[in-house]
Amino acid sequence: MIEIETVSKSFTGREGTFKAVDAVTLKIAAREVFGIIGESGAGKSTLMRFINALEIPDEGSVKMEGVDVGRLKGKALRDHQKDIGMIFQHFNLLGNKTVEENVRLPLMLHNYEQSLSLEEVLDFVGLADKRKNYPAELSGGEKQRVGIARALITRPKVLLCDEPTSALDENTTYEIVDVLRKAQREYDMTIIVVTHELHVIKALCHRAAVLEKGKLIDTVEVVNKPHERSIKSYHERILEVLRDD
Ligand SMILES: Nc1ncnc2c1ncn2[C@@H]1O[C@H](COP(=O)(O)OP(=O)(O)OP(=O)(O)O)[C@@H](O)[C@H]1O
Repeated sequence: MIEIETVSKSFTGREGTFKAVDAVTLKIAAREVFGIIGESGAGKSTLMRFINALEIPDEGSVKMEGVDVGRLKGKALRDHQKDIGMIFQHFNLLGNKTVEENVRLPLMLHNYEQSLSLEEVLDFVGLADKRKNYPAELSGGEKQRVGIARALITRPKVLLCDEPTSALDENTTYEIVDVLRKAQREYDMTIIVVTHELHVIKALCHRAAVLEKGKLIDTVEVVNKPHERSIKSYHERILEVLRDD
C-alpha cells in the first residue's frame, strides 16, 4: 500500500547540513501495523511525515496506492491527507473545546464522505460519558482516546501514530495499544507507529523498521505479535519489578 523508495532528506542547522533520512527503502502492506523504531534524532518522525506530505523528501519517492505523494498539489493533496489520520504524543487537543467538539473538529474543517458518527467513535474509545468534559478534566489515557476518536471519525485508510504512548504510564499504554489494535481490525486500517518504546512495538506491530542516524539498518518481523496481555494493577507491577532479582 505504501512504497518508500530511496528517500532522503537533509536539514541545515547551526552545525551545517546533515541527512535526517538517508536513502530509506521499505514497503508497508495494507492493514499492516508497522513500527518505526530508533533513538532520538534517528529520523523516525521525518520518515513518517513523508507519508502525509507534511515533509517532502529531497530525493526518492513515497507512493500510497501507486500515487507519488510528494508531487501532489491543491485538491489532490488535500484529498490524500484526508485519507490519513494522525495521533500525537501530547494529544494536541484544544483546551477550550469539549471532548465532543474536539472529536468533531476535522468534520468542521473538511467534507468527509465516509465519516463515522460522533456516537460511534466515542463509544468505540469508551468515552461516551465524558463527551461534555474539557481536556483538563481528563487523564492522559483519556486524552489520547479523544485523539484516537478525532482521527477515527474521518475513517482514515492510514493512521499515523507519533509516540502515541510516550506520555503515558505502563497500564495506560497497554490500554491505548488495545484500542489501536481494535481500531485496526474494526476499520481495516493500516497503522504506522513511531516510538522508542520496544514493548509497544512488541504488543502492537507486525513488523518494525529500525532507523539509525537516518539509515534503515533492519526490518524485523515481530514474533509473539499482537498478544493478549492481562492488565495488571499498578501495585502488582510494582511488586513484579521490585521483587524481581
Ligand atoms: N524541520 C526541521 N528543521 C531542522 N532540523 C530538523 C527538522 N525536522 C527534524 N530535524 C532534525 O532531524 C533529525 C531527525 O528528526 P526526527 O524528528 O525525524 O527524529 P526522531 O527519530 O523522530 O527523533 P525523536 O524521537 O527525538 O522525535 C533531528 O536531529 C531533528 O532535530
